Amino acid sequence: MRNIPCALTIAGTDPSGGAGIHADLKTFQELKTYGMSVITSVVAQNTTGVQAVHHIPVNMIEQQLDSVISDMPLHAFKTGMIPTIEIMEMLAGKVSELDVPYVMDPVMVATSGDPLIAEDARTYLRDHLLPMTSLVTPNISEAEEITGEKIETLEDMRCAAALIVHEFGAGAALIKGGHLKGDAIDFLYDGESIHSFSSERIETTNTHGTGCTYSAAITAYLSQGYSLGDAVKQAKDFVTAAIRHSFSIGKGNGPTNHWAHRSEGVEQ
Ligand SMILES: Nc1ncnc2c1ncn2[C@@H]1O[C@H](COP(=O)(O)OP(=O)(O)O)[C@@H](O)[C@H]1O
Ligand SMILES: Cc1ncc(COP(=O)(O)O)c(N)n1
Repeated sequence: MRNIPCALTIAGTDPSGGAGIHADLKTFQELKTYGMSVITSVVAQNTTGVQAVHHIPVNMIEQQLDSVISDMPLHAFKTGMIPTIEIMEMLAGKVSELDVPYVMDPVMVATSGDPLIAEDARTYLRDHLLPMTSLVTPNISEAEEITGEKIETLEDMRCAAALIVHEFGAGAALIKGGHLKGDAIDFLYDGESIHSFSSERIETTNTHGTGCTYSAAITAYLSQGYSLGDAVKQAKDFVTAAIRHSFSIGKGNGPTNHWAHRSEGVEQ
């Protein structure tokens, strides 16, 4: 393991602390990874939904990114909410210069159903940023949006993962099964084979920020030098513990518990 693994998140905010930049930095910290952040959008949101968004001007996002990469070591990074095509265009230019693992959480809609990125930006994300990723981590509806195919079964998930790599050019694809019925099964396709990561379904509505937390944990483990398969395996344990011991706070979908892994013995 490196002395100080350094990871960056490029994402939007959540003042209620459960998703976005906040979930990412909490996760990096829990996994003993030095966390850095570039904010794309200030989002007024909480467990019940999104109340307002204010996107940061593209040149200010670029300057934040330059401040990080001109000075700090970087071993892996992730993107979450990238709200507009203009911001995606700028990031596409910058990301191509970063020679470290890139994990994309293709955030489109919040758990509450509120849209987080512009409608036309979905296609741009798929066509221009997706091919630069080491890994993309769509949930079922995001995978449907990317592939244009309906996903209803585990076999559909496996097919979507392969399609996202071979047809759309992602380095690898992890399709998350949190929104299907039965066990919570995710499929990773790394360009060669399919791997599954499974946990029992936990009966809870506290799922605000699960996708952010999962992709941040994968990014943290990649920054520590773990292989993709090992990073996903450990991140799955981390997010499962975070959901199992999630907090029933707020009036809507409560947040996950980022320190739950401490008592569940997840490797760090
Ligand atoms: N109720 C649940 N019980 C156990 N694991 C879950 C549950 N809901 C989601 N997960 C897991 O949490 C992770 C995030 O998945 P998902 O909720 O599908 O993503 P997103 O937050 O992007 O919608 C995945 O590993 C998924 O399998
Ligand atoms: C700024 C921001 N980014 C992402 C999400 C999605 O959260 P989830 O992990 O619940 O899908 C969110 N609600 N807010």
